Amino acid sequence: MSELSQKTCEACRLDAPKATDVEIKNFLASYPRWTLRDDDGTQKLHQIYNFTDFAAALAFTNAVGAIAEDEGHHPAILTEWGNVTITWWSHKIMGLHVNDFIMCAKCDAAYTAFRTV
Ligand SMILES: C[C@H](O)[C@H](O)[C@H]1CNC2=NC(N)=NC(=O)C2=N1
Repeated sequence: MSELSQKTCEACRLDAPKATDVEIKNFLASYPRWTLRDDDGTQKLHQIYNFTDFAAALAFTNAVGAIAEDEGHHPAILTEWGNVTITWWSHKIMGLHVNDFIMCAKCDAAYTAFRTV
């Protein structure tokens, strides 16, 4: 799972294989700040990032948005004063794909630029 943040997403296809339970387990072991959620049968990856204020949360939101646009793979984002909640899943396959692992890793990499402590 090393260098995930350096990888590029593949085009989302309807027949793309979902991530296996072993792949998900291995990802979570390497990226423990992410949690696995089951949303009405759709597996999703979820993390809350903390910030000093709303302006920093918004800047991180925009950074993630730019990465998502670059990669053509997009999260659900909740931006609040001091927090950004990001949820990843692949809409087309209603589940998790390696693209989602890559994007989680890219979010963690982007966050290091904002970490204040
Ligand atoms: C046409 C467009 O590229 C596709 O709809 C992309 C857009 N971003 C996406 N983002 C996510 N998370 N899942 C998708 O299936 C997806 N599909």
